[in-house]
Amino acid sequence: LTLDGVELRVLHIPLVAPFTTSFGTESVREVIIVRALTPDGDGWGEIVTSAAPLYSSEYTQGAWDVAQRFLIPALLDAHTVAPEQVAGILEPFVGHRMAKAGLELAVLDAALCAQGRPLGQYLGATVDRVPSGVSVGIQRDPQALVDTVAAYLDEGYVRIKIKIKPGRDIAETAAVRDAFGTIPLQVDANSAYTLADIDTLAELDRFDLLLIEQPLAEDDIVDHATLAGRLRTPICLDESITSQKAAADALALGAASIINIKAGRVGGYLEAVRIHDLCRDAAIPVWCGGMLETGLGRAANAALAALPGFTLPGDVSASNRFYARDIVTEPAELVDGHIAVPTGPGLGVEVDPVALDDFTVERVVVRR
Ligand SMILES: CSCC[C@@H](NC(=O)CCC(=O)O)C(=O)O
Ligand SMILES: [Mg+2]
Repeated sequence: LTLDGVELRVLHIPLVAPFTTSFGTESVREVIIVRALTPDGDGWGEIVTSAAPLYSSEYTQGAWDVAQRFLIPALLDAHTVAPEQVAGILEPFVGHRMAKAGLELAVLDAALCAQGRPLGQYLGATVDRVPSGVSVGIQRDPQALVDTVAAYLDEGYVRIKIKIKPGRDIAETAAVRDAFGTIPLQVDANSAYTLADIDTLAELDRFDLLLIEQPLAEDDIVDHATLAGRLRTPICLDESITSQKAAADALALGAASIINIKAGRVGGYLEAVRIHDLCRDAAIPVWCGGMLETGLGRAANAALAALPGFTLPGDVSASNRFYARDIVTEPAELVDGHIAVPTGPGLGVEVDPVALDDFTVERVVVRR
């Protein structure tokens, strides 16, 4: 399609409650919304960085800069660009995968809307709704965690994931198991441990968890393989899996037996499908992770999670898990423990221009 320009907006959206992980607490989501301006209509995307580089090296102002000075000019120089060409055009620029993913999604949305084609159908979705899990932040104490989990279970979430970190792991997991019995339960450490913590991590084996997500550092592939040899609980990688190649290497080394797929982390939804295909051929279960997306990214994640290899419930929760107000007119809603895959063309959701403006703190349009 012909790209006339790209609009970027930085949004500050308050969270319904602070979200605490092993690397910090977020109360306001700072996210970039991308709008591809084309003669056939606009396309929308989302750059899922946070304000600070604590989950990965990317952060919002860095994405804002690299998109404006390098990535968007490269796409505008190409003049006509197909969604499948975006990653190749941006390949010379190293890293900045979340920035690239947001731009690719906006081009993909514009192209699919012009064709009247739903994103799910384009990616290979085989179901029209996906089971919804929820990610629970670190709470004040185990009892507060139990109360929070109880509320999510009452809403109908089919799988619980709790954040852990050293000192906030065994008691928390035990409290949830004692309170709710054999519910589908997993933990996410966001790289808070090292091999020196192997005895603590081995203690988690008694809780019959679905998986332990990213216990060690992003580049600790060999140490994750060592840990996998000592634990009964499957290891799932998140931060470490930055591409299809990284997934292949991690599987070859035995560093993981389950993979959390996030389109932003791997550079886009097309690379995410390539990881899905690799894992499906290797009989490795995958599930769709989350980056606190607005209704735009959430709609795209629901479409991705509908592919056949996504055999574990993901973190595609309802919009109201994080936000009292969304920037789309149909926020994702939990119905019988599932999130519907949008059926309209492209992302299948409409941006609410008033909400978008209310949350916008910075805006720029880059034209050819
Ligand atoms: C902004 S960093 C959050 C990363 C974290 N994401 C979640 O816990 C799920 C958040 C969500 O439901 O969108 C993860 O490591 O999996
Ligand atoms: Mg994670």
